[in-house]
Amino acid sequence: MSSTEVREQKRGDSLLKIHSSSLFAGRFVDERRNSTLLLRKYYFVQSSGKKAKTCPCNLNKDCIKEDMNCLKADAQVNHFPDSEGRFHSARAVLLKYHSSSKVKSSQETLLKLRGSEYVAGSCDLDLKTKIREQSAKRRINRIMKAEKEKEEQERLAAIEDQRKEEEKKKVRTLRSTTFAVMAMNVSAAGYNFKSFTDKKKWLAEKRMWTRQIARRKFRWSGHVVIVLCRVFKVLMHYSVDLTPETAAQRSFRSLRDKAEYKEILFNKSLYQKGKSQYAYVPEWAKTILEKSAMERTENELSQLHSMLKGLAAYDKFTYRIQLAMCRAMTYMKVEYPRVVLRKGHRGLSFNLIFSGSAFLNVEESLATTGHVWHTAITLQRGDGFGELALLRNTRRTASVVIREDAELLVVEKDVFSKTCPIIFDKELDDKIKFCKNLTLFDLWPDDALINLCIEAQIQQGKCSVVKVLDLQVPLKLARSRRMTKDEVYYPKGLVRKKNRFLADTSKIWIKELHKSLENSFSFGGTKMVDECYQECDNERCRDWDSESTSDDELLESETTLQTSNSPYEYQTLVKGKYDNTANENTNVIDEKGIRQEQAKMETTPTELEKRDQAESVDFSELLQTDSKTGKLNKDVDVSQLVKPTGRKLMLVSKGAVMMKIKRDDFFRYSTKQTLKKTRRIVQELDYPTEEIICRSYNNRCAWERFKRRQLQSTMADIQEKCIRHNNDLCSKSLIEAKGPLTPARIDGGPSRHERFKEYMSFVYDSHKVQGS
Ligand SMILES: Nc1ncnc2c1ncn2[C@@H]1O[C@@H]2COP(=O)(O)O[C@H]2[C@H]1O
Repeated sequence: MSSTEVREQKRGDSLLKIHSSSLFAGRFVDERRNSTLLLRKYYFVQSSGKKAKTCPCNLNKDCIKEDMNCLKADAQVNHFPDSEGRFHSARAVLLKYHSSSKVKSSQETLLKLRGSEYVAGSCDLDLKTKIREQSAKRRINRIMKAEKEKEEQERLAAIEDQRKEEEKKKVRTLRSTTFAVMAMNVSAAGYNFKSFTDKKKWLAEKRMWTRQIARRKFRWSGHVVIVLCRVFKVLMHYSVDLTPETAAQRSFRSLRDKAEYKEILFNKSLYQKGKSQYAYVPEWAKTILEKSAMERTENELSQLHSMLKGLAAYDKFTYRIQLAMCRAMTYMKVEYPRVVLRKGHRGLSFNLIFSGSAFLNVEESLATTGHVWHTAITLQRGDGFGELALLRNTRRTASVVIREDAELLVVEKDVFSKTCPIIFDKELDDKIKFCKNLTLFDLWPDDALINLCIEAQIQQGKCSVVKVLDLQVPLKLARSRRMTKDEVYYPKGLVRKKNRFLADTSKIWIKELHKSLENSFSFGGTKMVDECYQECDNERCRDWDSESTSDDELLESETTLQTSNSPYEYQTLVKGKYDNTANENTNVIDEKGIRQEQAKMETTPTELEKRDQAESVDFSELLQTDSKTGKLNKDVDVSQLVKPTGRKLMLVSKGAVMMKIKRDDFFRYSTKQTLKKTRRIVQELDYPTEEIICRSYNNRCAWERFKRRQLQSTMADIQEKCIRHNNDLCSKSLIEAKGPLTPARIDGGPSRHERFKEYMSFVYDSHKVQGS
């Protein structure tokens, strides 16, 4: 030890001596306990104390002992088992403290110093070592902890593996047990696996049995399918046989083998601009329609919706209902001549025709012939049917037979009755509202009126295209339509120019009519469609052909024939089209005298059709028009209710929405009072007689013919003059062309040649302007 060190040590000892008495260890301990700040110092003191034991520096043992005694006197000293060491370390601190200029005698400052002064000096090195040791320990601890965790994980994994292994073992045992049981059974059944080959053989045999069983099952199911198909076929034929065939169906069947068939079925509306782009249900739609309702996505629903838009029966629903229908509807393809619905069956679904067509056959009870089936309308693409039974919860009211292979979209009863009644309720409300405006229904109680309106059908005649009873009529007078005797019509929208409809009932009548008209107007034979009158027509054709007078008339007759024979496109209705081949009994339906209308028959059917398309309105709109104009809401042919007159002529407007009420229904729901009133109304009715109708029709036709002839003869002169004039002009221009050039025209108006052309077109096309 160097002399300076010895000196230092001595000085330290003396300082210890001085201050040891002032180290009130008890108080120090208390403060240490109370203050967390001093905790670090406590550890320091403890560790340095320990270190001090190994410290080579020797303290004065007497002094230390003295200190120790002092401390021991204090009861708290027991808290410091290592207090001796603590005092050892204090020496260095005291030395530092006294060497500094600051003189702080308080115990607190001293302790602070003890904490902070171990930065340098020999004891600092100890501390660093200590800290290093500590961090090493911590590192070791951490490593040990991680190892422990790893061990734990490994242990858990081992346990898991063991569990799995046990489970596998169990399964293996189970399998082997099963196999053992099977083997036992096999041996019990007389088999004995003496060797492995035996077992293999047995297994092969077993496989063969299984294959045979599968084959037998397959054959059996095929057989069942074939039998079912046959049963369905028989059922189909049975149902077709049970459903009475109407005249329309018969005539259609006879046409099927002929060349006209394709022409009849050609639906030009499919190719019209603005119509749905799909003539048939596309494959993607079929895929969607095969899915269950909940599997269809929003996107798919909107795809279906855009495909169905434009179909009349679909368009009348609100968007929300349309989407509900898209979600629920299914696809069904039905072939000719299947019966889709039969009258009297329970209603299970509502159907919408996407492609193809169907006959709607209704049963009529006529006074003369009893129960007769006739085709009321031909349902076409866009028509819906089968709603009545669902809405009223009754049996089917009509039969629907497929006319040409059709694609139907079927909405089940549940969905339909949940979503759609609102629309039909609205229609019913409209009907009731309309009826209440008529004097005929003034006395009708509400419930009877509701029942009557439920039965009544709304039909829309968009254009009065009529095939007139083989009359040789001017083209503009159009074609005829037939209606059944027992129906009463209430036109709701006699809005446009009226036309007359002549329809036939009996041969006698035809002759009468012929007689009454022949004086002033000649008849030409036209082709009859209804086979019931085929014979009669042939006779008439022979007669009338001989009576045809001029080439003009023949030409006209041909034109009429072309028009009147254009297949099945006479009437566009709210639902379907009138089938003009079906009904045998026809009536006169009239709104007012024909005189008014005679002046208004100028427009050609084509123009009318165009106008109809442009002006077509729906039922509620018409009702509004009705109340404003007062032109509508006329009872038509009410006289047929009380006493069927069997009228043969009818007058129907160029466009009308009509409510068709069956005579039977009218009587079923009417009371004594209402019947009395109906009779009174009928007596007061000023309905033109058939004679008047025929005569005015006759006059009208004669007038038309006269006008046309007059016009033609006048125009023939003018035409001649014009041609001569034109020839002159041509020869002149030739001369001029040879002569000197004339200056160009400066007025900019039409040239002479243009004017001439214009004039000629006026002359030649003048026949298009009627009544001029
Ligand atoms: N006179 C008719 N005019 C138009 N459609 C009819 C007529 N009679 C019945 N229908 C329809 O044919 C369907 C037959 O079954 P529903 O009675 O369920 O519903 C019927 C109507 O949709």
